[in-house]
Amino acid sequence: MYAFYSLLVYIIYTFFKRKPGVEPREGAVRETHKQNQASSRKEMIEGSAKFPDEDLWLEFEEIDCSSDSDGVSGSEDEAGSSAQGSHFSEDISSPLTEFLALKQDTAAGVSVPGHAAPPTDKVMSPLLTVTSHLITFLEHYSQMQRLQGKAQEYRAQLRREERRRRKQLRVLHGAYRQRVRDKMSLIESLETVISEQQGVLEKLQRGAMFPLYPSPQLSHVGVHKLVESIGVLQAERAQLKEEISGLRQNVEVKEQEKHHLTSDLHKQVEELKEIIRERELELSELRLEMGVTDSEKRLQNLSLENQSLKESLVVTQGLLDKLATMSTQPSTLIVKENEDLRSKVHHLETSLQEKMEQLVHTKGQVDTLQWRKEDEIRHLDEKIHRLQFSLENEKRKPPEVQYITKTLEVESPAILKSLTEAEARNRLLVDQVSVQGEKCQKLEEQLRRSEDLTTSLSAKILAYETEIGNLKEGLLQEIYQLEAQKEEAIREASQCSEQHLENVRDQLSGVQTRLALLQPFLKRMKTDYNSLRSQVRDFSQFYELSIHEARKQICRAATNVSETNRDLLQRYQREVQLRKRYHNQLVELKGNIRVLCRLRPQEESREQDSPITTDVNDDTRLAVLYKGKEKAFELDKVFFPQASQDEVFLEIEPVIMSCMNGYNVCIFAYGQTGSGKTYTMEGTAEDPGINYRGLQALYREMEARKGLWEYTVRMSMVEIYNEVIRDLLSKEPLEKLDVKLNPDGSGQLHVPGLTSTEVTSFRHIKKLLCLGRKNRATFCTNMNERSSRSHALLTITISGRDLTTETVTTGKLNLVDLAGSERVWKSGAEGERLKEAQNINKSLLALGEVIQALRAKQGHVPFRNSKLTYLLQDSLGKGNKTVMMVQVSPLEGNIGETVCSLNFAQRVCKVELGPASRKVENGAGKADL
Ligand SMILES: Nc1ncnc2c1ncn2[C@@H]1O[C@H](COP(=O)(O)OP(=O)(O)OP(=O)(O)O)[C@@H](O)[C@H]1O
Repeated sequence: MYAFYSLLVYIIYTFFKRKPGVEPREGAVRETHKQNQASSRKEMIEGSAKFPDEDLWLEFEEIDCSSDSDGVSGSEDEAGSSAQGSHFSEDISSPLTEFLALKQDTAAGVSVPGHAAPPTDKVMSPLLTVTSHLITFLEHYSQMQRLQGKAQEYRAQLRREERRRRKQLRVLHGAYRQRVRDKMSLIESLETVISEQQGVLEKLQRGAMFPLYPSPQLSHVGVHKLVESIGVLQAERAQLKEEISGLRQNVEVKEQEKHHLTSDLHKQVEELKEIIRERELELSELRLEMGVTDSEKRLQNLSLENQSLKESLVVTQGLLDKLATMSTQPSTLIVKENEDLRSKVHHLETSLQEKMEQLVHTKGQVDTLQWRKEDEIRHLDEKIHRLQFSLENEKRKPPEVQYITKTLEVESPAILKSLTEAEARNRLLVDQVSVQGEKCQKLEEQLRRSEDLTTSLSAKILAYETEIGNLKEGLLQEIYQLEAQKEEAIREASQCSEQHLENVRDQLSGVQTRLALLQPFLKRMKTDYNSLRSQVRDFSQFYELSIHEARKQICRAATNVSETNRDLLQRYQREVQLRKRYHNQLVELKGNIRVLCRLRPQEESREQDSPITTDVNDDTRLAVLYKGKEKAFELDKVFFPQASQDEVFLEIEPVIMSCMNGYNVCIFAYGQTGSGKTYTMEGTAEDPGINYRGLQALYREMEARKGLWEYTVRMSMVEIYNEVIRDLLSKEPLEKLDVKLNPDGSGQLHVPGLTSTEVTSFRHIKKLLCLGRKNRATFCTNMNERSSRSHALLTITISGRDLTTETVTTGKLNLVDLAGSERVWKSGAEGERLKEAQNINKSLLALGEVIQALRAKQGHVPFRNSKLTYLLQDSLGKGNKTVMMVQVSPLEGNIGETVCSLNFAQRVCKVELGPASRKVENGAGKADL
C-alpha cells in the first residue's frame, strides 16, 4: 500500500514539477515520452505484468501523432499554437495515461490474466479521487486546445477560400463587363442595320411618290435589297435562336450537375453528421464513464460548427469553381450569358444566406459557450475552494500529501490563467466570425447589385429584341404596301401609255393628211429656195467686191486724214502759243500786281445807309464818306456787294492759271475782321471761294492738257499766329516751324519739317483742305477769333512737262487769308491781345514795307521782317504775279478801318512789279522767260 502511494506521489511530482514556461523541447519531450513508455512497458513486461488496456494506449498514441501532423500542416501561428497544445498534451499524456491505467485498474479491481494481481486497496483515498478528477480535466483541456487549433486551421482555410472567391469574382466581373460591351456592339450593329433598312424604305417611298415617272427599276432594286436584308436578318435571328436553345441545354446540363453536386454534398454532410453523432455518443459514454464536465459538450459543439463551416465553404468553393468554369466557356450570345449569370448569382445568394445563417448560429453558440465557460470557471473556482478546504483537512496527513496539496495550490493559478487565455481565444474567434459575417454581407450586396444590373440589361435586350421584331413586322407590312402601290402604279402607267399611244396615232394620221395637202406648197418652196440660193451666191460676190472697194477708199481717206491731222496739230500748237502770249499780254496790261476790292453785302436785318458809294458805269472807282468828306479811290476793279463768287473767280482765274505755265502767283485777301476775307478765299461748302474754284480750274486744265503735258502737284498749308508757323497738314500740327534758306545753295527759302504732300487728284486736294481746316480749328476754342488773328497760307506747287517739247515749267500759287487788319493795339488792348495785335500789325506792316520797297523799286526788299513776307518772298517780288483782294465792310461803324484798308490798297496799286517771268527749264537748263 505504501509502495503504491509512493509510486503515485512520484508520478504526480514528475508531472507537476514541470512549469509551463520551462517546458522541454519537442524532441526531448517525445524522447522522454518514448523512454517512459518503453521503460514502463519494459517494466510491465519484465515484471510479467501486461498493461491492463492496450487499446487505450494506442488511442493516446494516435492523438499524439495527429496533433503532431496538425501542427505541421497549419499556418505558422497556428502551427505554433497547435504545437504548443500538442507539447502540453504530450507532456502530460505519458505519466497521466500510466496513472489513469493504474487508477482504472485499481477502481475496477480487475486482475490481468497471466499476471500477478497487483496489490489492491478497496478503499480509494480522497487525494486519489481529486487527482483523478484533475487529470481528467487536464486531458479534456488538452483536447479542447487541439480542437481550437483545428478551428484556427479552418479559419485560415476560410480566409484562403475568401481570397480565392474574391479573385474569381473579379474575373467574373471582368468577363461580365466584356460581355456587356459585346452586347452593346451587337445592339449598335443591329441599329445600323435598322437605319439602313429605313433608308431603303425611304428610297422606296420616294419612288412610290412618283409612280408615273421612270423609277420602277429603282423600286425593284430597293424591294429586292430590303427582302434580301430581311432574309439575312431572319437567318441571323434563327441562328441566334438555335444558339440560345443550345446554350439553354448547356445551362440545364450544368443545373443537373449542380444538383448532383449539391446532393453529393448533402450526402457527405449527412455522413459527417452521422460520424459526429457517433463521436458524440462515444464522448457521452466517455463522459459517463469519466465524469466529464460540460466543456466537452462545448468543444463538440465547436467542432460541429467548424465542420458545418467547412462544409459550407466546400459548397461555396464548388459553386465558385463551377462559376469559373462556366465563365471560361466561350459565349457569343448575351441572353445565355445573362441566364447563366442570373443562376450563378442565385446560387451564390442562397449559399451566402446559408452561410450567414450558420454564422449567426455560430455566433449565438459562441456567446452561449462563453457564458457557460464563465459558469464553468466559477464552478472550478468553487471546486478549488473545496479542494483547498479538503487540503486543509489533510494537513495532518503525511508530508508527501502536504507537498501535493501545496503543489496543487501553486498550480491552480496557472490552470486559471490557461482558462482565461482560452476564454480570450474564444473571444478572438467570435470577433473573427463577426468580421467574416460582415465580409459575407458585403459580398452579398455586390452580388445583389450585379444581379440588378444583369436584370436591367436583360430587360433592355428583351426590349431591343421586341423593337427589332416590331420593326421587321412594320417593314414587311410596308413592303407589302409598296408592292401593292407599285402594281397599282404600273397598271395606271400602262393605262396612261395606251391612251397616249392612241392620241399619238390620231395626231400622226392628222399630220399625214396635212402633209398630203402641203405637198404642192413644198414643191413651190423648193423652187423658191433654189432661186434664193442663187441670189445669195451672187450677193456674196457683189459684197466681196464692195468691201474691197471700200477698203481702198478708207486707205485713201486715212492718208488724207493723217496729213490734215498733222496740219491741225501744228495749227493747234500755234494757237496755244498765241493764246499764252495774249494771256500774258492781257495780265501784263492789267498789271502784274493787281488790286481788287470787294464790298461785303449788308445783312438784311441790319440794312442801313452805307458810307461807300460805287459807280455802276465805272467798276474801278468807289467813294467813301469819311468825316464829312468824300474820299475817292481808284483800284483795278471793284466788286459790288452783289458780285458772286464766280464773278470774282473769273476775274482772278487767268492769274491762277498762269502758274501752270511756270509763273509764281500770290493772291491775298486783306481787310478788317468780318469784311469777308475768308468768304472770298475759302467760301462756303455751297458756294466755294477762290481756293476751291482755282484748284478745280487747275485740275480741269490739267485734264484738258492730258497727253500733251504731264503735271506734278504738291500742296502745303500753314498758319502764322503770333509770328509762329504751324503745319496744318502735319500729324503734329502744334510743332513750331521756321523759315530758312535752302542748304542746297540755290538761295531759295524752305521750311524744314513742313509737309508738302503730292496731290494725286482734286478729290485728294479736297481731303487735304478739310484736314487743314480741322487742324486749324484744334488750335483754338473760338475759331472766329483765332482766324481773325492768324494768317492762313495755302501753297500749291505745279511742275509741268510738255510732252512734245520736253519743256518743264514750275509755278507756285500762294493763296493767303490774312489776319484782320483792324488797329486793335490802338484801342488800348493789353496782355495777350496786345501781343497779338502787335504781331499782326508787324506782319501787315512788313507786307506794306515790302510793297513800298517794290513800289520804290528799291534794291533791297525787306521780306525777312516778318514770317509772312518771308514765306511770300518768291511770290511777291519782281517777275511774279500778285493779286490783292481788299475786303471792305459797308457799315458806317467800320468806316475808319475801310479807309485804312483802301489807302493801303491804293499804295499797292502803284507798285510796279514789271513783266512777270516764267520759270522754265529745257534741255539747256533753267531760265526765266
Ligand atoms: N460777299 C459776301 N456775300 C455774302 N456773305 C458774306 C460776304 N462776305 C462776307 N460774308 C459773310 O460775312 C461774315 C464774315 O465774313 P468772313 O468770316 O469771311 O470775314 P473775315 O474777314 O474773314 O473775318 P475774320 O478776319 O474774322 O476771319 C460771314 O458770315 C460771311 O458769310
